[in-house]
Amino acid sequence: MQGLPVLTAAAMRAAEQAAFDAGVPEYDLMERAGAAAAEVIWRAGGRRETLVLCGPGNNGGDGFVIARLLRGRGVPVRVAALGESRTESSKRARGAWDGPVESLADAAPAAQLVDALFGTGLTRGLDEKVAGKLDELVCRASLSHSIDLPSGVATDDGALLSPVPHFGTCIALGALKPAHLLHPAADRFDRLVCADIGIPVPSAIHSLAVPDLQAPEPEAHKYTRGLVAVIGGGMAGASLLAARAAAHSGAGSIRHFAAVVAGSGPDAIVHRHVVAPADITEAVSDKRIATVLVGPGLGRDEDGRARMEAALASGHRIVLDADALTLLGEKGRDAIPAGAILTPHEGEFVRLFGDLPGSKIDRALEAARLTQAVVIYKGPDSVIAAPDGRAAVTRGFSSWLSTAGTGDVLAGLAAGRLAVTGDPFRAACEAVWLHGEAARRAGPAFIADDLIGTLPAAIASRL
Ligand SMILES: NC(=O)C1=CN([C@@H]2O[C@H](COP(=O)(O)OP(=O)(O)OC[C@H]3O[C@@H](n4cnc5c(N)ncnc54)[C@H](O)[C@@H]3O)[C@@H](O)[C@H]2O)[C@H](O)CC1
Ligand SMILES: [K+]
Repeated sequence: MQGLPVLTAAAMRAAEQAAFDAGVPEYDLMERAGAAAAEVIWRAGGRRETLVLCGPGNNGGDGFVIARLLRGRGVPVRVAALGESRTESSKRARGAWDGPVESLADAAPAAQLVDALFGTGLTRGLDEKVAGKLDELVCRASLSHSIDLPSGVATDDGALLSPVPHFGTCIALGALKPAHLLHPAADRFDRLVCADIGIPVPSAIHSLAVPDLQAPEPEAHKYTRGLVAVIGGGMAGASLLAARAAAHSGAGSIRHFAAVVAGSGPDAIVHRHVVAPADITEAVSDKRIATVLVGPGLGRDEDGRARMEAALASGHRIVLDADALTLLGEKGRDAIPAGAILTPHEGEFVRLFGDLPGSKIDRALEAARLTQAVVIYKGPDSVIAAPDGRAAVTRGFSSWLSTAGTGDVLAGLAAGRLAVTGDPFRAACEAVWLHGEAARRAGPAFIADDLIGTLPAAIASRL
């Protein structure tokens, strides 16, 4: 199952051009976009007194169409424009609006505010006065909607080119853009809606889909469902947390090899007190192991390095997290086996890959290409990138995930789903979604251990 297509500004223009080349009149797309957005606004705001702000480009053209259609439904609508309309379509849409057009600078607040100032054509930050006026009008409105993108965000990487108000709704037109999912832009609205404008929008990048999970087959047993070996080090709490997450991921059996075993953890996890790295080699030599996880609680000393190398040498599918990524940053990426899953946060990513150009999506895809591994590039937004150019992007589930140990839980989930599916990209996507859904179900102020408790319900919701 795939999420919604994510297109850059250029890719969106190419998709629109392909529609024009196929005979769709340019102005048709603007009417379709305006109608789709007007429907969303109407359902949210009914007949609230509405002010539509129209910019000089086609985003503004959408705004004129929206204003005309809302007025046609009996909504008291005012329009304020930022200068003249510069494109053929927006001039035509302005002409079809036969009401007054106020100047933006003098526009009085309204209960419902529609921002159709700028969309994918924004090339620089808004003029300070314009940004200030937009902020004032959004703050004074009880409902606010941004058309295609909040005015002021950079379409392709989610940067803020000028201060951007916080909107209630963002209505993406035709397809999602990176700025809908990448922070800080993705944090400038609560609800995200994607309005279909009836044109093909091909893309290798999608929003993270809600996964379809399967219960085990009747004849399944603990090895067919996947045996996960979690290799810890001196800080066993982290690897135990990862092991517990793997145990609740749908995998069939978990072994936890650590030099220090903190507490005992659930009896379902087989703990082996393994101190010497050479013993790790023997422990992971079991051919029934489906995936190995190394990193949480590993330690960055010689002992940790030796344990990681034993894991890498095992030949099993592998998830590399936390300290393992730091050690690989020192040791060199070429030790990363193809088909691995890497789970770097920002700092680990830069240590492993340096300062790559482009958006977070571009960087994750380049890292996947360089390593031939699947990369979960974590953060308030997460990008899951595959070596073949596919990527799944999520704007994030809960800011409460910024607490110790949640990375260990995600790593355990990735190892577990890899053991179940055998498919690194699918496993990474399922793990990120389950991690976020478990957090959503845990409510505010949870600790990482609480996520273990809400995982079964998160899985049940997708069976
Ligand atoms: N292409 C189509 O048929 C459809 C497009 N859709 C909508 O159109 C916008 C993209 O429109 P575009 O004209 O390319 O750009 P914008 O309307 O976003 O505005 C760019 C416009 O403004 C000037 N400009 C850029 N930055 C600034 C600034 N900081 N201050 C002032 N002026 C600025 C720039 O020179 C252009 O003139 C897309 O988002 C959709 O909303 C329809 O949805 C579908 C049909
Ligand atoms: K806008």
